[in-house]
Amino acid sequence: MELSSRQLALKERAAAFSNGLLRKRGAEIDQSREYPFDVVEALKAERFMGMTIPKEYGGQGQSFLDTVLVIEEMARACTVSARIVVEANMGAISTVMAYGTDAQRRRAADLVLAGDKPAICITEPEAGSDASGMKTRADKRGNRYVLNGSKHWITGAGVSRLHLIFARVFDESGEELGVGGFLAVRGEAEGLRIGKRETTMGLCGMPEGELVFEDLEITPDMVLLPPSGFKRGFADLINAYNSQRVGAGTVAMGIAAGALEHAIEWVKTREQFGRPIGEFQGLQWMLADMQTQLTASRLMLHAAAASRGPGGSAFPDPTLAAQAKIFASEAAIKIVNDALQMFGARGYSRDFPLERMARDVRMFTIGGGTAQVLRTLVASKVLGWKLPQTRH
Ligand SMILES: CC(C)(COP(=O)(O)OP(=O)(O)OC[C@H]1O[C@@H](n2cnc3c(N)ncnc32)[C@H](O)[C@@H]1OP(=O)(O)O)[C@@H](O)C(=O)NCCC(=O)NCCSC(=O)CCS(=O)O
Ligand SMILES: Cc1cc2nc3c(=O)[nH]c(=O)nc-3n(C[C@H](O)[C@H](O)[C@H](O)COP(=O)(O)OP(=O)(O)OC[C@H]3O[C@@H](n4cnc5c(N)ncnc54)[C@H](O)[C@@H]3O)c2cc1C
Repeated sequence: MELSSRQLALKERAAAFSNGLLRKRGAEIDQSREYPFDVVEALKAERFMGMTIPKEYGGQGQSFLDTVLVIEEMARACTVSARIVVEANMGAISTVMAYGTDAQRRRAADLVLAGDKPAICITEPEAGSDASGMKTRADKRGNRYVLNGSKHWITGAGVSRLHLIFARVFDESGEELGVGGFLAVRGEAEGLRIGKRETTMGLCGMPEGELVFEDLEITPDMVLLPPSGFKRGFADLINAYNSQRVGAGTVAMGIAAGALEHAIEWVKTREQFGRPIGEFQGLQWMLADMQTQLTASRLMLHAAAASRGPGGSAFPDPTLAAQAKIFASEAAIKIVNDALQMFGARGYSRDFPLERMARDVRMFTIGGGTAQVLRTLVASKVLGWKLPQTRH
């Protein structure tokens, strides 16, 4: 896909940001396991937070493809920063911009433009891949909803302010109405408790944690009503989530691009048997495969980012998003692993970036819909069949 001169300039600006601040901060953030508020300030100053927010709410009205160009550059050097850019432009914020009221959009835009990375709260201990089996409930009481339940593995738990919470909705008689989105701002919402933080293998500066809802009261202005109503609310909300699937796939692809760059530089300088190791065909063919997989991943992600789902959806096509995420996440794991191999023992050392990249990249066939579950979505489209995964 050919990029415009504006897009090329955007990519170049993101690359300069990444080569400057992030080259140094990537390893530091990994070691400290602290959320990088300093990087957020810099992202804000460069206007990479809230790029997709429409201009009338203070954003730039940029596209998901524009965001993808920025995410790749960030991920080459610092995965946590790239994930901040994903969530400050896709996922929850894009859902509010598409489905929210004017007041909700304004509120969410103000938070993100001030530096917040919103949290999207879907997964529960008993409802991971089977997200529609969620148990968190929102009970109508007068004109309010009262939320009870819990979520886990929520990216940004304890640092995000805006939360988009998926919950099963019940009316006052106890009848189930479907699934809705509920907005809560940490610090303002009584009944929103941050639970245990996970000790993760990678992406260490980004907290992943538990959220507990204890009679969390949601006022009518914070109910995000899906366009088809609660009955088909889950489908509408997960449709909006396709943007973040493309974002997550791009983080994986960006890590792979960074790892390949390191590998290319290394094989030209490291000598064995009196020659640069890049002169050995065994490594040349590995490099060729790595570049081929990277190029294919990038093309698929760009096509998915620029696509629109059925019915004039504001979000990427579900099948293209799934295919791109499956391919890019699996290819990235292999590319990073092969790059690490080219560094020999040094690849295994904390003094070099490859081991961090290998830990970070592993997440992307899991979070955002596992590679297996996304294959079922693609197979369903290929066959033209519904493929319910429950026994009955
Ligand atoms: C969708 C699933 C939870 C499977 O659930 P079900 O089998 O119960 O439901 P389906 O019949 O497949 O779907 C219900 C309804 O929704 C429509 N749908 C499903 N997926 C999409 C989609 N991607 N885009 C648009 N519409 C979609 C589907 O067509 C049905 O509509 P109709 O009733 O036919 O009209 C499961 O497949 C799934 O997606 N599980 C993964 C859950 C997930 O992705 N969680 C992510 C949590 S957030 C996160 O991990 C952040 C990480 S990050 O990188 O930042
Ligand atoms: C770093 C990270 C960040 C995350 N951030 C968020 C977040 O911000 N918000 C959020 O809501 N969630 C988040 N998640 C959770 C993520 O979405 C879930 O981990 C994911 O959906 C899988 O759920 P699970 O972990 O419960 O695995 P399970 O669903 O228990 O799956 C276990 C295994 O079984 C396989 N499996 C399950 N069902 C099927 C099937 N029908 N067919 C074939 N295979 C199947 C899976 O592919 C997997 O290999 C995050 C996860 C990670 C790792």
